[in-house]
Amino acid sequence: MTLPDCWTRPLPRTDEHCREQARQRQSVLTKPPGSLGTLEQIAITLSGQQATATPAVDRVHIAVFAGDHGVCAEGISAFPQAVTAQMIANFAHGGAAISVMARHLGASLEVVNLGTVGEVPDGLSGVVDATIRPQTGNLAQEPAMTESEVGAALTAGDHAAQRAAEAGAQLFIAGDMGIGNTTAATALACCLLGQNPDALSGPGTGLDARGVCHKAEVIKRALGRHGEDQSPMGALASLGGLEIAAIAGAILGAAGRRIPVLIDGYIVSVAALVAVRQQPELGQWLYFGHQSAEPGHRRVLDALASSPLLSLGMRLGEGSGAAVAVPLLRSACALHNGMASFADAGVSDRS
Ligand SMILES: O=C(O)c1ccc[n+]([C@@H]2O[C@H](COP(=O)([O-])O)[C@@H](O)[C@H]2O)c1
Ligand SMILES: Cc1cc2nc[nH]c2cc1C
Repeated sequence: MTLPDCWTRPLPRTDEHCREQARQRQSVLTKPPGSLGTLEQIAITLSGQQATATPAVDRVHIAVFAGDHGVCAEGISAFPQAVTAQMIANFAHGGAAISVMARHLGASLEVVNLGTVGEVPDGLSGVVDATIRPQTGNLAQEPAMTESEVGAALTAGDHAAQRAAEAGAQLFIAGDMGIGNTTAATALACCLLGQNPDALSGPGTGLDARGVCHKAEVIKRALGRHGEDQSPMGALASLGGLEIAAIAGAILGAAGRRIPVLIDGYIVSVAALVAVRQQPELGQWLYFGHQSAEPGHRRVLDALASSPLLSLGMRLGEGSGAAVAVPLLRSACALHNGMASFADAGVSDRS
């Protein structure tokens, strides 16, 4: 099995000197210390991550990872599997929410197709074909993937991070598209956090209460089959998804190339949880864009000791909840780089 370096190689450290300089600059800007709240922390953290006195997130790279899920055979989604492939075409044609947000932000957007049941037309602009298999195994009955398939998906994610680095990205966003992937994400989260599926299962694209109960029962079967193995690789192979594994590889690959990552909603956060379990230092490179309406997200965010920037009741995926938070990071940079100091502006500091 071939695993990308990002899975095992220690991550770089952030630059403590630049971080300290940024902290000192924040303390002399014309405002009561701390009055810009989280925006101050963002500017300080970005300075350390980017090893610069002038942090910026002008160049944003968004990679949406798509894959289908065999567990759809259990009737766990409100939508048909065909939507995954159809949405890939919609991303490419510019009509999806993330397509609009990418244009709005001036961000580059690519779609990485790890494998869909529906056919994706050849030659769609911005779509990378990284097909591993048409869909995962039905995780209620069999492992979702082999470890070598997980390795291939991690590598596809790492390659997306490499393209982001080559494009000079200052911020990386991973998005997900995969009908049925809230079931896989919940199975993974329950496995890694030792939680009961009744506590974490939610409506996904729109199940009713009965549908959510059925989904929790399907996840219980999967966890019973899987057993006690809480290793990131074991959990990903048994309970994960092609796109979830690729996202874990992409996040690790971005951090490994010193690119901070803005995490999206429930599915991307679960991929981040897997990646953090593999490389605990990864947490230093992550921001969390929003808290999804999917009920399990809060528990996953708590396990990652993270505070989301926004809570808008969104539950779309695609990277959309990260994209809407980009203007906050840009505001943090503009304030940090552009404000006058007390000395420069002739404003009296506190006595
Ligand atoms: O990101 C989220 O928080 C989120 C929450 C619920 C659903 N989704 C999206 O909806 C799809 C999965 O929903 P489901 O019900 O088919 O498991 C998948 O394409 C996700 O991107 C995404
Ligand atoms: C239409 C549609 C768009 C999506 N985008 C991400 N997940 C999705 C699920 C559906 C059903």
